[in-house]
Amino acid sequence: MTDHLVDARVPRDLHAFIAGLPKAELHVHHVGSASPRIVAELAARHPDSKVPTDPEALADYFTFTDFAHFIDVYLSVVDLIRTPEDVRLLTYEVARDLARQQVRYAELTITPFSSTRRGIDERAFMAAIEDARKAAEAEFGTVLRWCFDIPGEAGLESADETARLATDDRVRPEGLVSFGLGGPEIGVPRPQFKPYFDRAIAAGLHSVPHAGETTGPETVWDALTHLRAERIGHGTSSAQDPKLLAHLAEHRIALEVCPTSNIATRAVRTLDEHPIKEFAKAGIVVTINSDDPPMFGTDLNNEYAVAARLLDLDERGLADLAKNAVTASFLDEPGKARIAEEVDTYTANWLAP
Ligand SMILES: Nc1ncnc2c1ncn2[C@@H]1O[C@H](CCC(=O)c2cccc(C(=O)O)c2)[C@@H](O)[C@H]1O
Ligand SMILES: [Zn+2]
Repeated sequence: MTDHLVDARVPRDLHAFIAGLPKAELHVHHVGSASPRIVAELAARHPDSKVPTDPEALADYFTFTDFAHFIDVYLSVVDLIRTPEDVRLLTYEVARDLARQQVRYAELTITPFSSTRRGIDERAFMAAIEDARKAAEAEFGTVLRWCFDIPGEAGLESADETARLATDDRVRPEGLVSFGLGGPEIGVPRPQFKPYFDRAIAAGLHSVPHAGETTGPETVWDALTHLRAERIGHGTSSAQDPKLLAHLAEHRIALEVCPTSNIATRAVRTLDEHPIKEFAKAGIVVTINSDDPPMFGTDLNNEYAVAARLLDLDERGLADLAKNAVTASFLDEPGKARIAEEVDTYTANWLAP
């Protein structure tokens, strides 16, 4: 456990329980998961970059004034990834960090358009992520799957390219399970992406757009209606619309909640004002996720500790949260059952006298 992430309001033994709890992570970005060590290593490889190489300066660099500033900084880290070997190293190290936190299964959001437009060959890119996925599963036992997301602000050209990379049998990687939409929401209406989601869904992919992170509940409705979302990335503003809350609960559309991210990007003012409590009260399937953990000074274990505090959870409540993520994942049924059982066994042993 990283010491600066220990919230004194959460009992020490609950932190320890979380650290050992088998988990699934459903909303975490590939480049946004680069640890300070990896960012520093890539920045040192590419000295023309403005990204600091010193981890302390990096903490400052990762302090955001607003969502647009966050995206600027995010893209400066994207710029550090220039070769298939950079991609492989990043992916493998992200899996290692997940494994250390007892993450058994993760759906990693990858933006292939950002890499191919920067000149990385598409087949070499796919080979690099697949190579890292297989190595991670063999060495750490952590199963990775991919969500390819459209960087919406980059326009319909990026949507078309992402849909092609996700649906062309000659290119699409074996580990791909879903199709997403990320980046800023303001000025980037969701309905325009319908044809690209239609293509991805027809090719067997699940729909998981970001929505309601930086705009209102109508964006979440758009994601449901036009993009046929099966889960929603963030969905924070859903709390403003009781009908939407009821709809999400009734149809078991899970929310991928990332509490610390929402504070870091200033989408929500303070953790105590985070609507996670309203989501739980409305009966929505809440999953806990880390989004871009090193950029937000967090990790998945810390997000579970934050959730324990905000939702007043004990060990059983935390185990239920972990199982929500397993249920809402796109893993096959035997795989889901295996992790859920592991969660139950771990919890029973922990609570045994
Ligand atoms: N909390 C988040 N909420 C939303 N998205 C998040 C979050 N965290 C990380 N992302 C990622 O940010 C990227 C943004 C990339 C982008 O907007 C863009 C615009 C113009 C050009 C290019 C380019 O590559 O040339 C890229 C998305 O791909 C998404 O995966
Ligand atoms: Zn995200």
